[in-house]
Amino acid sequence: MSKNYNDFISIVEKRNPNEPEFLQAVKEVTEDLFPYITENHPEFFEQKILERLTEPERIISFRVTWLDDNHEVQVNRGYRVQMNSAIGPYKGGLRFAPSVNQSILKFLAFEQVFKNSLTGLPIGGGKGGSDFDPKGKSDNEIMRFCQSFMTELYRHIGADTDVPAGDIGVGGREIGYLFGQFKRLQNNFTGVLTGKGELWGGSYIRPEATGYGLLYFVDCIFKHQGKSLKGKVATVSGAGNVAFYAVEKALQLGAKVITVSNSLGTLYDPDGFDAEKMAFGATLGRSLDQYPSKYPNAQFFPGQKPWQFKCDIALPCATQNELDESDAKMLVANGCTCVAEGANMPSTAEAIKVFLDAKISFAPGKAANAGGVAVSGLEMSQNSIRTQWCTEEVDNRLKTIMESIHETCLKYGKESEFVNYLKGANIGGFIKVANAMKAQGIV
Ligand SMILES: NC(=O)C1=CN([C@@H]2O[C@H](COP(=O)(O)OP(=O)(O)OC[C@H]3O[C@@H](n4cnc5c(N)ncnc54)[C@H](O)[C@@H]3O)[C@@H](O)[C@H]2O)C=CC1
Ligand SMILES: O=C(O)CCC(=O)C(=O)O
Repeated sequence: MSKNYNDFISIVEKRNPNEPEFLQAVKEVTEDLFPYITENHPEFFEQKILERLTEPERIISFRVTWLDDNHEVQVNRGYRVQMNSAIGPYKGGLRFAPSVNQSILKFLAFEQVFKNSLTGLPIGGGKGGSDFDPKGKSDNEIMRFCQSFMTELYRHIGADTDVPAGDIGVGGREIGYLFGQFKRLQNNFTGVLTGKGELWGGSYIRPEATGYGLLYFVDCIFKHQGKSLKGKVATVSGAGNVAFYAVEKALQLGAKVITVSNSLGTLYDPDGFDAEKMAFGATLGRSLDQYPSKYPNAQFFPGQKPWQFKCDIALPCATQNELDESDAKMLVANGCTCVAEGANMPSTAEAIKVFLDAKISFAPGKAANAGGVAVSGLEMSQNSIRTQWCTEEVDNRLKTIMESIHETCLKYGKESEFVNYLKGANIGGFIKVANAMKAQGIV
C-alpha cells in the first residue's frame, strides 16, 4: 500500500468515481488513520489494511417490483452493502428514501464498521436500503414493498451472517413486515433483524437508544469538563426517531431544547419544549408549521435550518451534510461549545474543520450515535440466549457502552488543549478491526 496519503486517496478516488459521499467518509477517517499507522503500525501498510477496508466485501443490488394501490407495477432498486465482517456478522440499518444510491450506502456502511467496533460488541459493518419513497404510501403499499424487498434480500442475510435494522424511512412497522416475510420464506424464527417489536424478539429501549445514547455521550463530554447539562440550550434538527428521543433525554437531563426540524423547515420555540409539547408535536407528522397554532410564542421557519439560533449544544439528527461551513461558523460565533452528531455524517468536511479549528467539542456520529446499533447488538445477544432483559438493564448497559466509547475517544483523541473526538473515534474504532483483519490473514 502506498505510504503517501495523497497517492492512497487518488487510488480510492479512481476506484470509486461518482461516489462523493463515500469519498467524504473515507477522507474523514483516513486523514487521522494515516499518521497513526505510520507511527504505530507500519505493518498495516504491507497488509493493505486501509485498501481492504475501503473496498466492500460484497455489494448486492437487486430489483424490487411491487404493485401499488392502483394496481400499477412499480420498480425500485434494493441494495445491501456488506462492508466488513472482521469482528462479527455485518450489522447496520436499511434506509428507504428516494435519495438512496450506492455512494450513500457505501459511506453509511463504511462509517458503520468503525461505529460498531467502538461499541465493543462483536458486530461487523453493513448498510442497505432502497430508493423507494415511503412518503404518501398506504400501509398496504409499504407492506407489499417490504415483502418484495425481503423476497430477494433473505438469501443474503441471517442471524450469523448479516443482521439489518432500521434507518431513515424504516421503523418498527417496516421491520415487522420484513421480519414476517423472512420467517415465511425461511420457516425460521431467528434474530435476523433488530428493532423488532418487544412482543416478538425485540429489545426494550431499541427505539429510544440512538437519541438516548447521544445524550449520554454529551453528558460524558460535559462531565469530563466538570460541567453539567442543566440549563444548557440545545438546538436539534430532524423530527424522526433519533431527534425525538434525543429531545426527550435532553429534557430529562435538564437541558432546554428550542428547535426541531424536517425537510420543510425549522420549528423554533424560545420557551423550550416539554413533554406535553413533544407529545403534541408527534401528532403533527410533517406539519410542524401547525405547532404555533397551539403555542403562539413558537415560530415555524419554512426552508430554514436550526443552526442560526443561539445555543450551547447543537445536535444534528436529520441526515448527511445538513450542516455546512456557514452553519458551523454561525454556531461557533454564537457561543456553541459542543456539536454531537445524532445523524450519520451530518456535518460537511468544511464544517468539521471550523469546529476543530475553534477547538470546541465535536462528537462525530460514529461515536455519538452508536447507542442505536449498540442496543441492536444487545438485541442479538438476547435473541441468542432466548431471553429479554428489562428496560432498566438495557438502559444501564447502553449508558455503560456510551461511557466506554467516550473513554476510547479520550484515549486516542486527547490533545494538549482539547479532546479531538473525531480522531479518538477514528483510531479507537479502527484498531480492533485492523488487528482482527491481520489475525485472519489475507482474505
Ligand atoms: N434510527 C437509528 O437507530 C439510527 C439512525 N441514525 C441516523 O440518524 C439520522 C436520522 O434517522 P432516523 O431518525 O432514524 O430517521 P427518521 O426517518 O425517523 O427521521 C428522519 C428525520 O429527518 C428529517 N429530514 C430528512 N431529510 C432532511 C433534510 N434534508 N433537512 C431536514 N430534515 C430532514 C425527516 O423529515 C425526519 O424528521 C440518519 O442520518 C440516520 O442514518 C444513526 C444511528 C442509528
Ligand atoms: O441498529 C442497527 O443495526 C443499525 C443502526 C444504524 O443504522 C446506524 O447506526 O446508523
